[in-house]
Amino acid sequence: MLIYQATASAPVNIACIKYWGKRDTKLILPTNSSLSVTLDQDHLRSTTTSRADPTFKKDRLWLNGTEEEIKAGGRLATCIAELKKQRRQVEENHPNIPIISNYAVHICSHNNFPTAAGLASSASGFAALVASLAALYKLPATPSELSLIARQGSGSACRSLMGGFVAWEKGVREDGSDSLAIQIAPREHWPDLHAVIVVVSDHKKGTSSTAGMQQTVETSALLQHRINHVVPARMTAISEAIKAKDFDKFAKITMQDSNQFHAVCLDTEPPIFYMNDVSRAIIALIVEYNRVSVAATGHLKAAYTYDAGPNAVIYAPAANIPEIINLIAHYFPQNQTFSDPFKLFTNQVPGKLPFPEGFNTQVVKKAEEGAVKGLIHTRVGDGPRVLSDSESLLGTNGLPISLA
Ligand SMILES: Nc1ncnc2c1ncn2[C@@H]1O[C@H](COP(=O)(O)OP(=O)(O)OP(=O)(O)O)[C@@H](O)[C@H]1O
Ligand SMILES: C[C@@](O)(CCOP(=O)(O)OP(=O)(O)O)CC(=O)O
Repeated sequence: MLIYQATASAPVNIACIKYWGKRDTKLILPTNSSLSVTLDQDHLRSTTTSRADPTFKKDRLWLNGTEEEIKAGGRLATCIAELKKQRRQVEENHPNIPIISNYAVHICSHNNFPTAAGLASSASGFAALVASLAALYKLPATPSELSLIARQGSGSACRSLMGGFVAWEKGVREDGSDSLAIQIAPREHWPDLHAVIVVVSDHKKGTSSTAGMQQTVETSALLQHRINHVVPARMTAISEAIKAKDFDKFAKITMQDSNQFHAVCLDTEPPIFYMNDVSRAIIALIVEYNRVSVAATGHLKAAYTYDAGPNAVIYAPAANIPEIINLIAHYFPQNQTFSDPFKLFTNQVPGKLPFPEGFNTQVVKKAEEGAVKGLIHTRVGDGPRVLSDSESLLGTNGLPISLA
């Protein structure tokens, strides 16, 4: 008997121009456009298998081995319903293809990194869900068209449907049909851009992005200034910086926008704090690292950015990564030596390089062991991949292989 199934993986993305605020909470339409870098799914990824079968009683989803409820009218249900609808249209237009849009689906997903820890799991997760169902249904949709569906799972997920550098255009239509992701440049355009994720905390955060951003929309006057007068110019400027591979301009805008995002959080009533003392100490280190570099060469060497949590993401040209790891390792000692899980930096032992000439070592105090829980070194990556059936997460009985 034929098995209708597909497996896909999708990457995480980290925004340089932050999405924060919705003008429509059901359709997930943002108050401002945003722009992100897709990170390499060879390192961080969600993998999802979707199967349609006439014997399945209802749609079911397992995430990391545990079944999650698909709530009627919820985000998961909306995405699944939209993809089934598109399959139905294909079936109507092509009478010879199998009718599977009326079968229930079983979906099994796995994140190879901590879920809901501020590492953008909802972005890679919904992108992998949409990519796997689109492959199962053999939809003729473009990544931008699929981004319209992923957006309704989690706003930032729409940017994980493409690799490289991706903008989410806020759109103006009430039905959301123009609120989609477009690729500004593929990964091959600027492969030298690397990222270090500094894992400050792996605990679930206090205020979710979804709740936090609506509190900001309702109470922050600064958000209105950001939406109307700051983000539009930054979107243009950072797109130009990416096209020109101008790291100085890219870094400056990225840091400014992270700062302003956290400023609108502080301007919210009650105020929301996502960064902690460790996050702020990492900012101070990067600022000093850039100061000595600008004094010596006129150029910036690294850019920090923070999402709705204390973890730092540091973007930098590949050549600067050993020095950056060295700085973090010195000020945030671990009980074991930092290692590079992906072997992206070689030759140098982290924590053993000299500081850059003129670096003010007093800029922050050395932290207690364990303030930083880990480092992930990665780089700009590609968009979702359709995998072979040998990578399936569902067994022949239609249940997760991990539970067999
Ligand atoms: N692989 C996946 N498949 C489907 N849904 C997923 C997947 N991974 C995560 N999710 C959904 O995303 C939720 C976590 O999103 P949340 O926004 O709380 O955390 P995060 O994405 O890690 O952090 P942030 O978005 O602030 O960076 C999970 O509870 C789950 O509902
Ligand atoms: C700070 C951010 O990471 C916010 C992400 O918010 P989500 O996409 O998680 O929110 P929902 O649309 O409600 O699911 C900035 C960004 O990724 O642009």
